[in-house]
Amino acid sequence: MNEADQMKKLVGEAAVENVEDGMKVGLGSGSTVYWMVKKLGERVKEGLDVEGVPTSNTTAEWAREFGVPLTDFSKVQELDLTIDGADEVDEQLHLIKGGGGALFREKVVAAAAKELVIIVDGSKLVSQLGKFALPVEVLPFGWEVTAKHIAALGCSPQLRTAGEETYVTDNGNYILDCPFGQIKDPATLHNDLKDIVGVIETGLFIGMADKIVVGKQDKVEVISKA
Ligand SMILES: O=C[C@H](O)[C@H](O)[C@H](O)COP(=O)(O)O
Repeated sequence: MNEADQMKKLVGEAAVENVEDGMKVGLGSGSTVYWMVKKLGERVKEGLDVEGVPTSNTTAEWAREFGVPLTDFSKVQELDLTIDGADEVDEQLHLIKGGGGALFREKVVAAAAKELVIIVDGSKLVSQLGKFALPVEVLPFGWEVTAKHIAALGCSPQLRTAGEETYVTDNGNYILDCPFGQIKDPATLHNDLKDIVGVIETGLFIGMADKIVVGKQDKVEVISKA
């Protein structure tokens, strides 16, 4: 396992310490979350009573593989905790997410949770968001028009592809990766994007994270919301 994967494993496993018996837990998406779901499965085998709501079809598959019981919003509308990854985290704990295309379900699940814990390696901590192109989920119908309106906000949106094909989210939508450069005012940009017809959701998670579990070399640090 390379150093980056070791870091992901370290923080993924550390975050499971936040899970208590009887909790309903939002299960994020991405390669760091993989380790969290695997560890959670081990705790379930040891007797932990927990149910998860997955944020992607891939995470649901991992949960089934590792034996984490799943539930859904038809049965539970409030979660005790969500644990998820991120692509960037700034000093106010605002996030860019959606590198793996799961941002819409991730935001719904995060919004349903009393606490949002984010697991990242130290390279994802930034002073200002925006080096990572902002993922924006859009409706396929008229995406070209939506992209033109997004471009007017100051970037050149790129339609995400998967090999030769257009990438399609679990919701049947497209992702536009939007390189805005340094985002000085994430809340305003998020609102401006949401005002555009055809935009489903943005990868900006403003004021949602409560705790960041960060991997730095061989140790884990926790940053809590001020
Ligand atoms: O859509 C994907 C999610 O927002 C991920 O949590 C994010 O991209 C981080 O993924 P990873 O842990 O693989 O870097």
